[in-house]
Amino acid sequence: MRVEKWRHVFKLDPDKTISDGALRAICRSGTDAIIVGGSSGVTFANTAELLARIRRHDVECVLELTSADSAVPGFDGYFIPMVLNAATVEWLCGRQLQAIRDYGELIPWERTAASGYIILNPDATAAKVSGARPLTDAADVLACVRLADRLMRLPVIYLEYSGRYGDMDLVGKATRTVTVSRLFYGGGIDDAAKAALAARSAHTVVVGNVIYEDLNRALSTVEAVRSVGGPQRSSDSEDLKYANNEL
Ligand SMILES: CC(C)=CCC/C(C)=C/CC/C(C)=C/CC/C(C)=C/CC/C(C)=C/CC/C(C)=C/CC/C(C)=C/COP(=O)(O)OP(=O)(O)O
Ligand SMILES: O=P(O)(O)OC[C@@H](O)CO
Ligand SMILES: [Mg+2]
Repeated sequence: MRVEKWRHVFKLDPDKTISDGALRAICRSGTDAIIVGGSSGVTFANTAELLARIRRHDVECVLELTSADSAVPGFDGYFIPMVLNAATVEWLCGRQLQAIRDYGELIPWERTAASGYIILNPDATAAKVSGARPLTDAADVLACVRLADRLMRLPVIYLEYSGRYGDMDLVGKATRTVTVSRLFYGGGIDDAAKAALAARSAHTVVVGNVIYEDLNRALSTVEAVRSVGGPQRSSDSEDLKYANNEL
């Protein structure tokens, strides 16, 4: 997995239908990678079928696991989500622990990474499933980001607004806060302008639902992300403002 190089990623849902033509266009769009995952209706069978179809094209492909039952071998990498603002330990590490016990030796650790989810849209399926605690102010979110980056040193922190376009000011602050983690943003990107703005705020931009709603607009997000430089770098002043409780 070369997540440190990813700027644009498409997320494909095994529980949704996509034609061969649309899949080809997505895979050959110039995106950096495909993440396969969804929060409901994901099975071993529909995941394996989607992987086989994606493998007709030359694109990096990673599985985001939401249950051990759909752990299909053959992906380039695996993400194990941990919901940092989950209501209970079950979705932070409980289910993952059980799966690690069950899978033991089978897990290809060199290709497996934790992604620390911070779920910020209470209406998203993932928020409902994990009972995500609402984080209403920026200081709360940034504290969560610091925990994941400085203490847990997670490779990926995922600000998840699935289904809704998020607060780019907050996403930018989160990105400038991290020191070791890569900051992923996903949610509500359905045109080039939103994609470009998100790419200015986050290291990696994830585009999902619009693939199934308007393929051309989905494809337009690739070039939009390419056309903007990376997000602003870390600044001491951001840390100082945080320390002074001004964010
Ligand atoms: C060789 C071989 C078998 C390889 C695989 C081995 C392997 C890597 C095994 C791993 C086993 C393991 C440790 C599994 C753990 C799986 C697990 C239980 C993870 C917990 C997942 C979790 C915390 C889920 C909570 C919800 C969540 C954060 C989901 C993330 C995905 C998401 C938000 C998708 C978007 O869904 P969508 O359907 O688009 O949502 P909307 O309806 O809002 O659009
Ligand atoms: O489906 P959308 O709203 O684009 O969100 C993408 C991704 O963050 C979902 O997990
Ligand atoms: Mg979705």
